[in-house]
Amino acid sequence: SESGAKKPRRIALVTLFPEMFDAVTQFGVSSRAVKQGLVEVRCWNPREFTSDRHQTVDARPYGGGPGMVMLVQPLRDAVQAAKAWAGECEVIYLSPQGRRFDQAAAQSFAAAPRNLVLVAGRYEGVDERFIDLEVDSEWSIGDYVLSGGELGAMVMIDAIARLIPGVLGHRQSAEQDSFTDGLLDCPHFTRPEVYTDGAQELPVPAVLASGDHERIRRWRLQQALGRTALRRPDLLQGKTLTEEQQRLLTDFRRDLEA
Ligand SMILES: Cc1cccc(C(=O)NCC2(NC(=O)c3cccc4nocc34)CCCC2)c1
Repeated sequence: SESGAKKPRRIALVTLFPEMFDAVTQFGVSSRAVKQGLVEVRCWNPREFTSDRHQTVDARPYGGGPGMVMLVQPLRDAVQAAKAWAGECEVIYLSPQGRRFDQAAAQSFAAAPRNLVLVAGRYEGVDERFIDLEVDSEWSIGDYVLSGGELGAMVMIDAIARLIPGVLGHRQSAEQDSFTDGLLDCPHFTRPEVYTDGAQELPVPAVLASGDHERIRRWRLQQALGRTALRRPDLLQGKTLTEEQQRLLTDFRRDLEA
């Protein structure tokens, strides 16, 4: 287009609770992406694709057992409507059986040109035939029991929207890049330089007030590495550390022993 602006990424949601998505369209970085026209978010409610008086979207499970299962037809018709809007898209069902969503997945979704149709389940889940007919991939945000897939869809929207070019300011995204290469974050401090509650005085680490940017960069990297090694050693598996990172981590561990 004349402004050189990229076409907005379209994210469609199929959900019984569209109002929940105000959380990502009205607040935070993802809402800025929407306001800037870089991302468009739209909801389709399966209940609007029912044809019975009671707008039935669920029914009892074959084989017995507790709870209800979402019917194929309203879900499928809602997905078809969402796909008509989303165009070239990937249909994703958020579910505990899905592949674990992580930063690498967020980066690949943000980089891919395809739009997304995110389907959130409720009740005990959806009729498996809907998944076979309409779903390209299943994704999970973690191993715990939730009441619906909507929070999973919002996690994906937030994580992906931040990575879409133009959404974050250059400084923030540069900051983000330095650490999302698989490390935990370093500690953060702000004023006052010495916090006191009357009983104790808690200063900010001197290095951060030193103004020595190279020393600060090294300290923050060492903290990120050390905290990752202590709290999430799994993130360091299979990660090749640079010479500098290895030295910083060794020093961190030695200081810990001291
Ligand atoms: C470990 C386990 C085993 C069995 C059921 C459940 C469970 O929570 N079932 C309920 C539903 N859970 C999710 O949708 C859901 C849950 C977790 C992460 C997710 N990431 O995306 C969507 C997610 C499925 C249909 C309605 C909600 C969880």
